[in-house]
Amino acid sequence: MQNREIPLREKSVVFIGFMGVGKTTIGSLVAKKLYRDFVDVDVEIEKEYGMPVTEIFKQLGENEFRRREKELITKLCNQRLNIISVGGGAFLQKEIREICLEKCIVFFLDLSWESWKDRIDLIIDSRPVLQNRTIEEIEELFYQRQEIYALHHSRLATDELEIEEAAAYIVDSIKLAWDLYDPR
Ligand SMILES: Nc1ncnc2c1ncn2[C@@H]1O[C@H](COP(=O)(O)OP(=O)(O)OP(=O)(O)O)[C@@H](O)[C@H]1O
Ligand SMILES: O=C(O)C1=C[C@@H](O)[C@@H](O)[C@H](O)C1
Ligand SMILES: [Mg+2]
Repeated sequence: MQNREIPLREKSVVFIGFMGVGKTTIGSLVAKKLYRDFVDVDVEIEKEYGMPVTEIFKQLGENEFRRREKELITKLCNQRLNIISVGGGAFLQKEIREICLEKCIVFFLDLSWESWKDRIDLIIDSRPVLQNRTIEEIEELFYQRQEIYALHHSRLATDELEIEEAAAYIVDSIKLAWDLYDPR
């Protein structure tokens, strides 16, 4: 259904932020706490093509990945009640930014560069955009990307937070917004 005005309580929640900030980990926990479905756009695309994102980039090219990413996010944003983790580069596309901000609650997970650097070993192998780049180049990309993540409805600084604490904070903040702006 094309829903111009989705009630706040039914809006999907979209997590944005740089690779590795915790969109998948924290997002899936938020979904559990709210009894909603969790959709990880990278994982969905990987399932469809039957290969990891690194291979999709290699074999089909980044443009094909970005095309499918836009199509899928548009479809998900037109549904209700999903908790969605989008890829770190999704907000580079204007159409994706616009539809997410219009139809969903967009949460920016904000991790500092200093904390992010400590996580690099956990993620480097599975993120094609990070490969063959020096740490200085990754730092430059990290700061460049902050401009696109500045477009959000709500932000959480996660440097000092465990995964569980971050998810609990987000759930409380969503419920507060429901009670304030869509009281029942
Ligand atoms: N608050 C946190 N504290 C400590 N570790 C965390 C926290 N959030 C996430 N992590 C860890 O950081 C790694 C990256 O997290 P995750 O895969 O959720 O990031 P992502 O934002 O989904 O990345 P991508 O955009 O590349 O998919 C995981 O190993 C996860 O366990
Ligand atoms: O930041 C990016 O450009 C990307 C992040 C990942 O989540 C994947 O969506 C893909 O590797 C591209
Ligand atoms: Mg992820």
